[in-house]
Amino acid sequence: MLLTFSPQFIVCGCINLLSVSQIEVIQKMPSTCSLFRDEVREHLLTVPGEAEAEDDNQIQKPKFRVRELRKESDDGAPILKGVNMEIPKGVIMGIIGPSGSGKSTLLRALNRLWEPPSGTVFLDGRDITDLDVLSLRRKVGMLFQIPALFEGTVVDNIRYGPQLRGKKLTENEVYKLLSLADLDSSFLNKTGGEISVGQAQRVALARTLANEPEVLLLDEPTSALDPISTQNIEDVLVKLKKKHGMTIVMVSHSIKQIQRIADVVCLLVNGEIVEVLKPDLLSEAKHPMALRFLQLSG
Ligand SMILES: Nc1ncnc2c1ncn2[C@@H]1O[C@H](COP(=O)(O)OP(=O)(O)OP(=O)(O)O)[C@@H](O)[C@H]1O
Repeated sequence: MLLTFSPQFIVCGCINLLSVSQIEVIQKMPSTCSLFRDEVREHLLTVPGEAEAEDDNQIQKPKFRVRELRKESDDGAPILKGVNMEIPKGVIMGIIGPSGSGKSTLLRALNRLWEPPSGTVFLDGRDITDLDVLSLRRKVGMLFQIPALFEGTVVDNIRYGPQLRGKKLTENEVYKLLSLADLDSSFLNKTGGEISVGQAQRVALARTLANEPEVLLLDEPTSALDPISTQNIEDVLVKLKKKHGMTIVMVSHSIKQIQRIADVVCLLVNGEIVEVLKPDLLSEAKHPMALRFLQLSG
C-alpha cells in the first residue's frame, strides 16, 4: 500500500538573481545534457516570479543528480545501464520509453523504493542513501497508477502523514489541501468506496501534499483515469509547478500528455537515457529505438 509522502515548495529564480558562478554551473553540465542545459537556462529565464528566490547558491543546483546508476536483475540481466541525469528544480520532467525499459525502476530509485547504490543519486547535492529514508520520502513523494486509500474517510487519509509526525491538521488545513488537489469540501467525510478512481487519485495527491514534499514522483498517475479526470490531475500538476515551484518527475506512456505538461522529456530505452528533449522536439529524436517507439505511440 502507498505510504510514501513527500513534497516541497521550491523557489524559483529570475535571471537578474543569477550570479556568474550559477551560470557557470549550467554551462558545466555534461555535454550529453546540452538540451537539458538549455532547458534549465530557459526555465530560469522564464519562470514567473510568483515565488521568492531562495538562497542564491540553490537556484542553479539540480534538485536531483543521478550518476552512473546501474541495476541488474537477479540473473544478471541489465535493467539500468549507468544512467546519468539531472533534474532541475521546479520543472516537470517526463520519462517515457518502451515497456520494460526501466522507467519505474529509475523513478523508484529517487525515493529509495528501490535502494540505489550509494554515490549514485543525490538530492540537493546529498547522497540519498545517507538520508533518513522516511524524511526522504516525505520530501520526495510518490503517486502510483492506482490510488490506494487507507481505511477511513478522506480527512483521515489526508491527516495520516502529518499525524505520524505528531501534527494534527485542522479541518481548514485539510480543506486547503483538498482544494489544491481540485476537490471541494463535500469530499471530506467520504470513504474510498464512495468516490471514483479519478477522485481517489486526487485524494491520494492531497495526502501526499500534506507532507509538504519538495518533489513529486508520478508513475503513470492517469493511466487508469478517464479523460476529464486526467485533465484535472494534469491541471493540478501544472499549478503545483507554477505556483509552488514543485519539481515533478512523471513516467507516462502518453506522449500527448508529456507534450501537454512537461518542460523536458527523457527517453529511456533498454535501461539507457537515449534522448533528453523538449517535448515539442520529440519528433527530432535520433535514436532508432526512440524513433520507433515514438512512431508506434504517436
Ligand atoms: N526486482 C526486480 N527483479 C528482477 N527484474 C526486475 C525487477 N524490477 C524490474 N525488473 C525488470 O526490469 C525491467 C524494467 O522494469 P521497469 O518496471 O522499471 O520498466 P518500465 O519501463 O517501467 O516498464 P513498464 O512501462 O512496462 O511499466 C523489466 O524487464 C522488469 O521485468
